[in-house]
Amino acid sequence: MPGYPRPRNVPATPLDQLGALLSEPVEPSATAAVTGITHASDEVRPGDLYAALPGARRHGAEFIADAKAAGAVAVLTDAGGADRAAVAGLPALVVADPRAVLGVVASRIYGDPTNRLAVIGITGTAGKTSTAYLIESGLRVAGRTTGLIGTVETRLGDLTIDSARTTPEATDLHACLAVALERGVDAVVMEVSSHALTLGRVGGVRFAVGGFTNLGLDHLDFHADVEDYFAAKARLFDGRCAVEIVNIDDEYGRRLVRPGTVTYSLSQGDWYPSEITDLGFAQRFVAHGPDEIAVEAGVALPGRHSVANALLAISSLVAVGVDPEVAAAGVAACQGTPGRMERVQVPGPVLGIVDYAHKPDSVAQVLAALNGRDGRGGDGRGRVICVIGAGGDRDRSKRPLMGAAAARGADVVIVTDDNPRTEDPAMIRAEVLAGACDATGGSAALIEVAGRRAAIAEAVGLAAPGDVIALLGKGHERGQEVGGEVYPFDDRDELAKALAVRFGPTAAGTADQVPAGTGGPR
Ligand SMILES: CC(=O)N[C@H]1[C@@H](OP(=O)(O)OP(=O)(O)OC[C@H]2O[C@@H](n3ccc(=O)[nH]c3=O)[C@H](O)[C@@H]2O)O[C@H](CO)[C@@H](O)[C@@H]1O[C@H](C)C(=O)N[C@@H](C)C(=O)N[C@H](CCC(=O)O)C(=O)O
Ligand SMILES: Nc1ncnc2c1ncn2[C@@H]1O[C@H](COP(=O)(O)OP(=O)(O)OP(=O)(O)O)[C@@H](O)[C@H]1O
Ligand SMILES: N[C@H](CCC[C@H](N)C(=O)O)C(=O)O
Ligand SMILES: [Mg+2]
Repeated sequence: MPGYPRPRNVPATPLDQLGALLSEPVEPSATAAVTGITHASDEVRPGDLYAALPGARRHGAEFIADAKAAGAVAVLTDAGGADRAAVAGLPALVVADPRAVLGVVASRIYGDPTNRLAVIGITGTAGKTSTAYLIESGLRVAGRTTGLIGTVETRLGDLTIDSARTTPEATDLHACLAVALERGVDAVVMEVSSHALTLGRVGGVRFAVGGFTNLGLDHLDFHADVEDYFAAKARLFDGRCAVEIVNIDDEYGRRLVRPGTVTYSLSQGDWYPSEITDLGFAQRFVAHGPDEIAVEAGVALPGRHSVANALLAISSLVAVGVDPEVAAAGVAACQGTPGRMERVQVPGPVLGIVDYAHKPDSVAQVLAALNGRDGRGGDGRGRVICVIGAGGDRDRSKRPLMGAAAARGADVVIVTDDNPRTEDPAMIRAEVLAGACDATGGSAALIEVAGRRAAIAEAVGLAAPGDVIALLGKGHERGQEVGGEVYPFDDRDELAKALAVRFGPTAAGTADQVPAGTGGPR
């Protein structure tokens, strides 16, 4: 897992100044000069405040001695860690809930970066990554120097690193934002996961815009129920965003609306589209906004959910001062998101798509976009062959629903493995298959294939000219996690290889070509 970067030359903050920020009056046990902060003992640098947090598995206080050995000068912890800090001889700030104050403390240590950056935060079950890339494209076209923090990667000006998380811990997040400032960035778009909102990862962040895409089924391994999951998402809208933009096609979105909320949907609200025209893989529409805004807009992705994402992107850009026409042009210029509706670059008679849909609603949306059943009517394509599995050690309740959505949206469903992690892959497949078998209205042929590579080969073997192969669930991932080990595996490479073997220039019987897609960056 990569470490997030730290800013250089951070001026020292006296520990008592950090203590004074906390609502509970905290007298540090001694003085210290703090130049950084981390929650992970193995990432301590000299001068750091080590946040010894209670976790689901351990207490960070177990590692205070290690942190001190690595150069930590003080500790932020709860009553459970206070004694160990004293034993180690480190001054401590002791509060009831250190996670709740972590962001505010980290922000101060790194010079409160969000006072000088326009931060756009996107939350929701699906569409965060896709929308963030559309916004980043719009910011760039508007001439801004941008940052992007999300599932696929973290880009801070000219520095790009893989992301360890969708939303970094507050310690890493404020460090990233400070690095962004160092690199001349003036606007950052970031994904805000429900884990982040529950675990205080965006504490201390002032958002210029907070956007809400939708709420569907996910993460019920972490949240008690859907209401708890919604409550987590809703925390982004508790007053920390200057502008709130919400999708009112979504029933949970409607619950977030209050005076001043900017709304969008596919049919009404402050922002809505008209004249949506399908252009093969892309779409064109007119984006309507407040004060009679009506601009030519587009999105280089299929599916009505992509139009919704584009509206959220355009309205967010306008909220941070981008001219509506520039915003619409910038969003239309986005050439895709790694692993989201990404076309494999192999010319041939079969369209190969790799997508990150790993939730029931996303599976339905993606397949609807590919099979022309999302209101566009058929477009003469052949069958949709869907390869799908579900991740191990994650929400089990979504597995049958993903299987059902696949059976309703595809002509052939090949149920296989995603990241089994520590679970038995056959058991996971059985849960996905059970939903696929029970799907009302589903008429797909169902096939079970153990092993993702074999499943991809099966899909390619079954494909006839004009068919679409959709590999769902792993998107941009470059590894497959099996039994605690991560093995190199990239759906895009695997599908490209299999298609080339069957349909490439040296293979017999290559039929009419589908245009090679833009694909987008990796
Ligand atoms: C469920 C969850 O989010 N757990 C997070 C939580 O872990 P935890 O409470 O189990 O921590 P723990 O292992 O008990 O350790 C307690 C404390 O001791 C520290 N520690 C532990 C061991 C050690 O050697 N040294 C050390 O300092 C840990 O950093 C931690 O602060 O706190 C840890 C850091 O404090 C996080 O790294 C960890 O994220 C784990 C790795 C994770 O996988 N999270 C995923 C599920 C996640 O956050 N996903 C979301 C959403 C993804 C999406 O749908 O887009 C995301 O934003 O990425
Ligand atoms: N607004 C949307 N509604 C439903 N599905 C969507 C939407 N936008 C994108 N999708 C589909 O869902 C998949 C996940 O989208 P994306 O990665 O943008 O979401 P995310 O919220 O960042 O998800 P994650 O939390 O897994 O990172 C995509 O591969 C895409 O096909
Ligand atoms: N951020 C998501 C990614 C899931 C991707 C899918 N490939 C899986 O392994 O379930 C999670 O950790 O739940
Ligand atoms: Mg994401």
